[in-house]
Amino acid sequence: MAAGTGVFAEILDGDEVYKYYHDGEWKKAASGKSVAIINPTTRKTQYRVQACSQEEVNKVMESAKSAQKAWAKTPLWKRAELLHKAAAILKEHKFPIAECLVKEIAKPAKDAVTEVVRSGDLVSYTAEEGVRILGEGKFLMSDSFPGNERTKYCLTSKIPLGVVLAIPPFNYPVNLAVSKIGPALIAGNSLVLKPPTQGAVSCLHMVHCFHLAGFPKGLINCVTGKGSEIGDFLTMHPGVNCISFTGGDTGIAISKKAGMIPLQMELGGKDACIVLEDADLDLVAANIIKGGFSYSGQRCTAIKVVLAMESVADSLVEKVKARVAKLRIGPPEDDCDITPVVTESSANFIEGLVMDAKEKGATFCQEYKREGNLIWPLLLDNVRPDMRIAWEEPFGPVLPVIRINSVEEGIHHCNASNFGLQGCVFTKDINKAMLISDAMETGTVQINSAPARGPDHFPFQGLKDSGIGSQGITNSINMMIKVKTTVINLPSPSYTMGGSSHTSKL
Ligand SMILES: NC(=O)C1=CN([C@@H]2O[C@H](COP(=O)(O)OP(=O)(O)OC[C@H]3O[C@@H](n4cnc5c(N)ncnc54)[C@H](OP(=O)(O)O)[C@@H]3O)[C@@H](O)[C@H]2O)C=CC1
Ligand SMILES: O=C(O)[C@H](O)COP(=O)(O)O
Repeated sequence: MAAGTGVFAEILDGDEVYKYYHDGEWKKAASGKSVAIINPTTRKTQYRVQACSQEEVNKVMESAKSAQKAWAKTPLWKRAELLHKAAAILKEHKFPIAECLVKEIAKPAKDAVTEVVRSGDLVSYTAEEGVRILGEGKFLMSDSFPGNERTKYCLTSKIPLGVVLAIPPFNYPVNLAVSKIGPALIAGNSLVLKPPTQGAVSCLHMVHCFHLAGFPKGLINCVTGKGSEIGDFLTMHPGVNCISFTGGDTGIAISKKAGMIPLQMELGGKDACIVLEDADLDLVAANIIKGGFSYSGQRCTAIKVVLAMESVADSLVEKVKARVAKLRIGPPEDDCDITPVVTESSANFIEGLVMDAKEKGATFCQEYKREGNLIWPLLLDNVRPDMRIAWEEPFGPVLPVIRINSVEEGIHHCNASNFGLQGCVFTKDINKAMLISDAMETGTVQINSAPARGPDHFPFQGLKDSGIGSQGITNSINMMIKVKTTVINLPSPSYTMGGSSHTSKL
């Protein structure tokens, strides 16, 4: 089945514009305006989505608010049951959704299918985890705090926040949307999703899977339109009780404008790969290829700078060069390793970083080559700190190597970054690895492997400009609830006597 056909036909207006989702129905924007989604490979309009207005956003917020009230009263096991159903429907329709990912964001075909399957698994795991952790509360007794008798019993439970606004980025539009939707729903919240423009149609298909699963009307809503046009209106909307955002610097701006509500932010990264003298260089080279070049470097967790000890740098660079030469470059439909980057402006930005490095004398391990949005993989050796590529994230298939003379120099470079998402260290000495891990100011350090967010139940967080809060299934559920306490006050202290007591002693 192709995208926009079969069960997905109702989300498309004729064969023209994809509809937005409000109150359990697929709708057209009243203005008749739409936003074009450009295929990164052909650079032609592939799809169109509705340009929702502020008035439409207001209506969506109202529906989300009232649907949440009923959803909060829905038993946990029923919420979980619906999530499991949505997960199964999502996986059943992996091919049409993957097709959208290929056309909208040039994700290699196999990776696109993997993203959808991973998303289904994430939703199922979320349902199971939610049932486990949301059904549990705490019971505290007052006499554990000095000066108190046992006269107060404190019961804690986990209550929903209300309406969660979810804003995922283009690079994992389905997976990073469900990583917000699943936790929000299992915790009893309603959801307003604003998909990225590139990736919106994949998101709309995914939302339809939740629709087919039979969630109540108004509980899940999806408004489309350019972030630059409706983004501020959404994030500053008084109806929003929590924002979960993944993307770039936009997140920093949102955190300054949003009201007094919980924020979950996963932003950019400049993940460093520190290579010590004793590292297994074949393992490092394989991980640099996987970490630096998969999805053409468009992952927040991509290796974005290699910090290699001078004594092994020549040998490492040769090994990486040999592997770069084997990468397949071309269209995502052919499942190439390197595919066009998401937009022309992104390609131009990457090219700017490459030209800056060229002017300042970096060693080009391959010739720089670009056709449209397709940029050939490029390893830049002998990069120095005065080059932009040493600090900025290209979000493309260009990887700088900085040669270091001590571990301290590597750690210093890593920590001088304004980002602090992940990092990795390669060495056979676990003691050194642990010391380096502790010294790196990043949310996660991988020892002897490239950075990665997954598996999706692992905690995932960035320090500094890389984020606020922590993701991962359990952390996201906990972030989308508030703790409520009820205290039972007894007229006099009451202690249990244990096994030897008799009721007659009361
Ligand atoms: N830490 C992490 O987990 C990840 C971080 N990133 C980072 O994101 C960047 C690339 O992703 P990209 O999608 O381009 O990031 P952006 O920050 O440009 O966009 C992310 C999302 O925000 C929306 N948006 C844009 N403007 C606003 C606004 N004013 N208010 C609210 N929402 C808005 C976008 O919509 P629209 O598309 O319509 O503009 C999109 O849905 C890189 O810097 C990368 O490092 C990416 C993925 C994961
Ligand atoms: O948005 C990203 O880039 C992802 O969070 C990275 O996920 P991954 O490390 O599992 O590819």
